[in-house]
Amino acid sequence: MNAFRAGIITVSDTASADASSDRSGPVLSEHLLTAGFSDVQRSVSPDDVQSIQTQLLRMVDSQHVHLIVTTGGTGFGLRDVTPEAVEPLITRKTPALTHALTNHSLQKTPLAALSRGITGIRRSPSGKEALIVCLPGSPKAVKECLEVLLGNDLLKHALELLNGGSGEAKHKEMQGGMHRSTVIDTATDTGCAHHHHHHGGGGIHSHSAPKPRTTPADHSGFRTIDPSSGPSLRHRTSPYPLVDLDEALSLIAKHTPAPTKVETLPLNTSLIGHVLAEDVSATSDLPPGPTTNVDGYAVNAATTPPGKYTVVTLKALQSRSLQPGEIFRINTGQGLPSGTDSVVMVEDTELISSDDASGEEVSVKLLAQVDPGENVRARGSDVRASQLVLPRGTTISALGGEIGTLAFLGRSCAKVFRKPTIAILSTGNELVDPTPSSSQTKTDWGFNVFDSNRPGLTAAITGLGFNVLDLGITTDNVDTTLRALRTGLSEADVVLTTGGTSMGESDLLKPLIERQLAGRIHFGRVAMKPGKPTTFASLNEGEKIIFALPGNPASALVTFYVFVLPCLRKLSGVPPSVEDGWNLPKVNVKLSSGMKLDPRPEFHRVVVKVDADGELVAYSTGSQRSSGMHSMSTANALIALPALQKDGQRMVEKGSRVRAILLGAVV
Ligand SMILES: Nc1nc2c(c(=O)[nH]1)N[C@H]1C(S)=C(S)[C@@H](COP(=O)(O)OP(=O)(O)OC[C@H]3O[C@@H](n4cnc5c(N)ncnc54)[C@H](O)[C@@H]3O)O[C@H]1N2
Ligand code: MOO
Ligand SMILES: [Mg+2]
Repeated sequence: MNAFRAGIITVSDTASADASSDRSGPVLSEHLLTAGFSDVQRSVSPDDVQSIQTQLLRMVDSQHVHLIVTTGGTGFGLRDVTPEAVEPLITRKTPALTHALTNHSLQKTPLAALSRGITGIRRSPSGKEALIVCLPGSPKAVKECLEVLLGNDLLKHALELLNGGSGEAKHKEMQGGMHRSTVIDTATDTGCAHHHHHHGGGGIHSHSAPKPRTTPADHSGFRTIDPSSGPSLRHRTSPYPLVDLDEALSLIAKHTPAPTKVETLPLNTSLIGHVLAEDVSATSDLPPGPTTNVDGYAVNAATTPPGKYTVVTLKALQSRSLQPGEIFRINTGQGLPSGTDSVVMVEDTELISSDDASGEEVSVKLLAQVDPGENVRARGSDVRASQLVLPRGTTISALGGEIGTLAFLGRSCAKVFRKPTIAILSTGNELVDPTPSSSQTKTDWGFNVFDSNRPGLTAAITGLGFNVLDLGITTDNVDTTLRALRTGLSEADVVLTTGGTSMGESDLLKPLIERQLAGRIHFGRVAMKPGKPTTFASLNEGEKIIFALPGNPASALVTFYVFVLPCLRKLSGVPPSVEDGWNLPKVNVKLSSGMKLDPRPEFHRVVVKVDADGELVAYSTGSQRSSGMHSMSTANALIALPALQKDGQRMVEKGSRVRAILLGAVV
């Protein structure tokens, strides 16, 4: 068993207040170490769903332990929530294992029927599998259950199978012996009897599917209703508070992590869109010596008044300095030869004579007097050695300035933050893919709708330089949606879904994120139009991020720019601006037509153009219904209109000057 690592979570309000009162944790730890686990770590959690889940996910998804044993919180007491915390995190059920333990307990005491322990397998987003066993809280019960698990190498065999072993050896060993019922062998195992402890429960019992919960305030701690419960049990008012835009944006900023992964990329267009993860400084002075700024004649200003001079060649100056009476022909950017300190422009000279054979100048008349240093770039006057030129946090744009500067400094590569990958999933029974490669037609929804969100979002994200993982379309079905979400979570940094966020029967996203993926929903509704049901959640303290965007096409694309893009900017390493953090910049524009106010603060889609006076003018894209994607066609900005107030102004007049959020370039 020394290839495996285990984690123990003692679930108890008492032990979490005073760790020395935890008696089961040490028993478990001692037994698992004796059984040969290479590492056994322990933690204590209060009887609280969120806390149990956080600790379990840390051990399984981040630290990749192979076995989790919890002890406590499995009884009928009101505070006993371990099964409710663990069940949503289980990706494959193990009813027989639960059964084996239950069966054994029941032989000790019929009271074991009152315990609610479960077991299961969790596959982490990165594909690692862990076995989870929830045991009762008393040390005696724990010991007895461990004998069942360890006594027949059951645990060892299970962990080997979960970690890629074939299990052949074990099956051979057990051939013919199966009837002996190794697991439920009462002769050798004392089993999990019912034991009283402060949770009032013990033993293991095969009831692994908790009943649908019908109120948002039930002790599960979830706000959402189990999606398998019937329509009549669904919420009739959303359990999510309507947060305002600024609060939503600050929650995104708060729960989006700064990047940690850095990569080195060669000096080419692959750098575009990346953010520098290093300070780039000059390694030497540029120019490396005094250099002429103009085409003309290098001279020693003090000894060269206007008059006739002999033009010397470069060859002559290789072995000696320029002498009085001599000048040297030089071109812009060339280094000054020794003995010279300034340059007379060619326009201020006349040719006197030249060599007939070679065409070279022999003698030239200077018409102007120059000062020392005139027309010369001093050494290091463009950049000095060790001068910081491109600070960490600089975005390498497609405008050329940054890549050009890297090359100017002689850099062949640069250290940048790894860009996030964004998985995109469209959800909806009604959706069909409009591309010719897909010939699906569906009839079970009344009529079909072309999936416009995925192509629109893919274009926006790709255009911004991020990587897209296309998860396709899924129907409004728990299993297929979950499978797609898990794929996205294991392969991408951010998962974007559209549809299924509101109050409909098939609106699954919020409950799946909360209940099946143990995500934390930071907000589930925003006071805005379009985009009211926009949902932002994170998993594992921000290791993964999910945005469940509304299905209406204009809502999906508007909320992408308003909410997702600031998150992607922070994830990519963009430093926050003083005015707007990671949010998009705002500019002042003049309205070309009046705009009606809505009871919700509205983002009116506009095209911002420059008028003849150089002023920015905003033109509405027309109908602003959320169901029409075309209100985003040609739009490069959003006007944030305030909500209509009772007895307040009904519209913003034509010619008003308002703020616009810029989505793209003004052309
Ligand atoms: N009772 C209530 N109903 C609705 C509310 C509400 O507060 N109470 N909010 C409305 C608002 S606002 C919006 S926005 C939508 C959000 O809907 P969902 O996110 O649940 O999305 P669906 O119900 O799945 O679809 C809505 C609409 O969008 C079309 N759609 C979905 N996906 C796509 C796609 N990929 N491409 C094109 N069109 C798509 C779908 O066919 C529906 O017509 O809820 C309101 N309801
Ligand atoms: O908020 Mo919804 O996006 O208006 O249609
Ligand atoms: Mg809906």
